[in-house]
Amino acid sequence: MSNPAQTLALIGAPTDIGAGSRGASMGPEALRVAGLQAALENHGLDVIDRGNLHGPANPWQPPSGGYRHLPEVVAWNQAVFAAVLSELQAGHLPVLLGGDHCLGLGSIAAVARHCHDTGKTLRVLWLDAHADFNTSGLTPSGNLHGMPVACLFGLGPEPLTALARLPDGRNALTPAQIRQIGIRSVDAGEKRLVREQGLEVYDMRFIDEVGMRETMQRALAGMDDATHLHVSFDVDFLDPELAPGVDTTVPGGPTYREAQLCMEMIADSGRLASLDIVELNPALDVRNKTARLAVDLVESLFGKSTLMRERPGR
Ligand SMILES: NC(=[NH2+])NCCC[C@H](N)C(=O)O
Ligand SMILES: [Mn+2]
Ligand SMILES: [Mn+2]
Repeated sequence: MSNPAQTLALIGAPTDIGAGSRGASMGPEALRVAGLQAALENHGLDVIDRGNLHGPANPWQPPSGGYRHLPEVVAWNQAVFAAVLSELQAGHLPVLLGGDHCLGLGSIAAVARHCHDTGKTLRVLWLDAHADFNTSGLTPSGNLHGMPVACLFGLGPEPLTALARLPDGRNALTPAQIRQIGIRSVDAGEKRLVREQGLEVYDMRFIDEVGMRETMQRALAGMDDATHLHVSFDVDFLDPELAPGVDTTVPGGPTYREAQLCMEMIADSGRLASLDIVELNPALDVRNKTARLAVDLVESLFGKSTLMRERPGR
């Protein structure tokens, strides 16, 4: 088992403030209804459910100044930042239950701050159909769930980049610290920025060619005892045939087996130390099946396997 003595803290962030359709605000409850806590406890993990954070309602306004709902996105991310940081400081493994992916900013900013304070090296795996690397000048929608990675690199509106700035003035993340996996929808301007910044992207073409096993070996390479591994799991990473309950579906995602292997290899690394589960939208789901699949995959992420296995490197 990876992390045998680990206590997980579930943090609900019931908002769809950065998304292009309403409903991700119901994500935390759908994950609870799908049995997330009990499933993890079955693997011998201690799980505390902290309940839900509070933040502004969704005013459902068009973008202004290039961003939709910027003040509300800032408020939600501040709440996420504080909650995630306090769990890390208590020695817990925070699991953010989104909510849309704009919250990845506050969550990863908190993780980066904690790594800075404790001398850890941060590695982020961004499991997503999208790069979420837009800026106000590039975004086709103004939706801030398409921008958190750019904000973590210091490219974005000041109140969000400020949240992601470390005490020493550096940005929360540099391109060398993140690996994006499952990518298959990147906007035209966003593509240029991904290239310019040298992001390490394992897109679906790459996964088709080398397979999920080799992809994950590369994405997880170079970690050591000092590595804090954060996984930001956008549920739209999965093929929409399996996981229809998301706002921005893109066909051609990982199959069930590929997704399982991805999660199992992360578990085998033994380095997972924080997690986001985001973009689940129960209003678009079918009988909560996407939530149940997410729970199933998260179990694998925390070490569920069919048989007792030798863990490589353990
Ligand atoms: N976290 C997500 N689901 N992001 C989808 C982003 C879609 C599109 N690239 C946009 O910026 O509007
Ligand atoms: Mn996405
Ligand atoms: Mn995303």
